[in-house]
Amino acid sequence: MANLMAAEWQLSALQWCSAPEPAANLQQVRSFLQQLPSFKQHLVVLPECALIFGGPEGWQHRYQEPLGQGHWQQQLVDLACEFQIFLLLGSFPTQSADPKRFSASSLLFSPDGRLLADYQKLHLFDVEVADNTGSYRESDSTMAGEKVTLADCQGLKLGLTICYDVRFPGLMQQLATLGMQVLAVPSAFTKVTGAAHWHSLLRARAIETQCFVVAPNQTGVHANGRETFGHSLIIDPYGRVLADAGVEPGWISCRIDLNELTAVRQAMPLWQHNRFKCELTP
Ligand SMILES: O=C(O)CNC(=O)[C@H](CS)NC(=O)CCC(=O)C(=O)O
Repeated sequence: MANLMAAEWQLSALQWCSAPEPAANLQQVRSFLQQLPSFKQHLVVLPECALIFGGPEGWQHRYQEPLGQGHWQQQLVDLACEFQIFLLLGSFPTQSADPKRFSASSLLFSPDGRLLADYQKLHLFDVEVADNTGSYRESDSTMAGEKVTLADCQGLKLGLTICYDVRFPGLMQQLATLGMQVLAVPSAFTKVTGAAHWHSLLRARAIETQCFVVAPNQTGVHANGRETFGHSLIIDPYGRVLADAGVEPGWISCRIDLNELTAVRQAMPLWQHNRFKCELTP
């Protein structure tokens, strides 16, 4: 019975149109947190760039902080403690080895106020898109990470990825090899590429890895004119969409049972059948 209880989690994803200034976005997060159902084991995931988005060129630099230190990260620690949740800040600019570029770090905070895990975005979005931005050059401002990161969120094995990473299934296969149960894909997916690929990519990752997926996305038209797709998703390990946030600001939240992973994997043992098991790089 104790085990069964530990297998139950509440998963929530918040979605809104982030502004350039962190203070306004923090207010939004706080008001959503007040509305969420409460549950003992609750993981709340914020989108990529949740606190700082859509400012002019170079805008994120002015807010960058050392990893695990600084005013804005402390605000998230305080929220995790106040609401007694595990809180994943989709991405935040942290100092990198290159003074001209920051790392896009995904940060997991615990209800007792610790930084449990950090992950630096591996794949940078240097892509041409047929929208009003046209040319995205994330590597101008951001330094790519080097490490695959599986977080231990009080026993829940959480794969950390960010946005464009979702297009690289080799990463998810590595996370699956490490024992992933839930895949987090905090995003700022564009409206154009989202309409074409978002649901398909996320459902495929859930189906292939037989994991739950939680993917909060930005939504709407941001201060710099960039348009994001919304449709934050929670997906089960059989690929069923449990919740889709549509395009309005808001949140989705589902009670999940990690025992479902075993049932899905026993019925269809992809892991045993796979002839292409990935080798983990040290
Ligand atoms: O640069 C910033 O301000 C914040 N970062 C982002 O918005 C990132 C990089 S531009 N967005 C994506 O990765 C979108 C990926 C996507 O839309 C796709 O894969 O189709």
